[in-house]
Amino acid sequence: MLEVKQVSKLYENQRGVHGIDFSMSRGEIVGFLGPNGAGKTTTMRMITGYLNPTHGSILVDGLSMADHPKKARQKIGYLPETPPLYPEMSITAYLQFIADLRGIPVKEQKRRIGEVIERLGLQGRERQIIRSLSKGYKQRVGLAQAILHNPDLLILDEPTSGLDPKQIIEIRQLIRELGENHTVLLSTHILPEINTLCNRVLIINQGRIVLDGQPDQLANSMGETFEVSLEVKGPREAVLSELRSVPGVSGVKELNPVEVAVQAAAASTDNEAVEPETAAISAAVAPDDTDGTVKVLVSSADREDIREAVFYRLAERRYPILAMKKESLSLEDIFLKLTTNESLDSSPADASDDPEEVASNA
Ligand SMILES: Nc1ncnc2c1ncn2[C@@H]1O[C@H](COP(=O)(O)OP(=O)(O)OP(=O)(O)O)[C@@H](O)[C@H]1O
Repeated sequence: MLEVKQVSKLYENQRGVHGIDFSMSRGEIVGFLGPNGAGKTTTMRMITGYLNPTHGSILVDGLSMADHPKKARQKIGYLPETPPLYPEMSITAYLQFIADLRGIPVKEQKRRIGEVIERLGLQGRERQIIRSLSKGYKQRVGLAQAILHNPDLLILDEPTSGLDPKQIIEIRQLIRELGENHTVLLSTHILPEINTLCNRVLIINQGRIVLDGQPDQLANSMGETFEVSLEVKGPREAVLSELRSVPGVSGVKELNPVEVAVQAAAASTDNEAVEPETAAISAAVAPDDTDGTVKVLVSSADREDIREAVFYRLAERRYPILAMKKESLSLEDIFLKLTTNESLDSSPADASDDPEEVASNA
């Protein structure tokens, strides 16, 4: 559906993006993640034909954006960071205007506008002036203009930015529904959004793609240790000592109540477990004076799956395991790991004065 081939954009200040290379298949919902100034908007503007690459090529459903910009753009719906709305127009008048710009045949316009109004939950507000809409509803109108010409590919630049929690949930649900019939590339700063919406994530840092994969597989490939949290019934010192002597265990760390709460919160948000690969553990334990249980984090530096060895050892000593959970890197961990070691540019450019910028994409 989309091929981005070795695309670079160099602004006069030498910033921009360098050698971006990825493709997207029909039906994928891909999250595009990166710190401020990493190059998300620049990449999206090139894909949508608003900005010409300095090098490289972009193909939309096999059509070159450079050679067939009009046809290629017909296949794309774009929701920029700030939706391109006319505040004095009513929703219907605005969508009518967009339909004319996009060349939707007049006899189809009414039906198509009716469809997107229903799809985006805008019924009953057709005549409302856009200025008077809440931010969430303005975003719905922005999405409506993006899908009006029934494009195959949707490019959404921070679609939930600035919305309140209820609006965020609503817009995410709409994106999920749109993802059933469209290929979607969406940029976001909100990491849980990737877990809830996307089947693939691209991370960009300093103008380069530094990671491309499925969210739940990333932790497997990037974890440096294999970790298991445990709740064990038994005398604290004896339990700790047994765990430390299990082959492959490189660490045993007692978890204090705060750490236990943090682990529980993390577990309730996203992660699936990390598949083990090797053995060396570090473990941590937390004493529990009240009920005779110990909570610990046991780790293997070689990434060996030590769960069976731990289970049999504690069973042999008759210390019951009340809970055992394989811990994995969260997307937050991975993101920070990939993006915080280098100096980040947090100064996005001022108003664009780029000579290659395409004036209108209507
Ligand atoms: N028109 C421009 N002229 C000069 N430099 C620019 C221009 N637009 C962007 N840049 C620079 O290119 C780099 C990438 O910017 P871009 O806006 O694409 O990042 P981003 O990932 O979308 O950031 P944010 O998350 O803050 O929106 C930054 O260093 C930015 O300062």
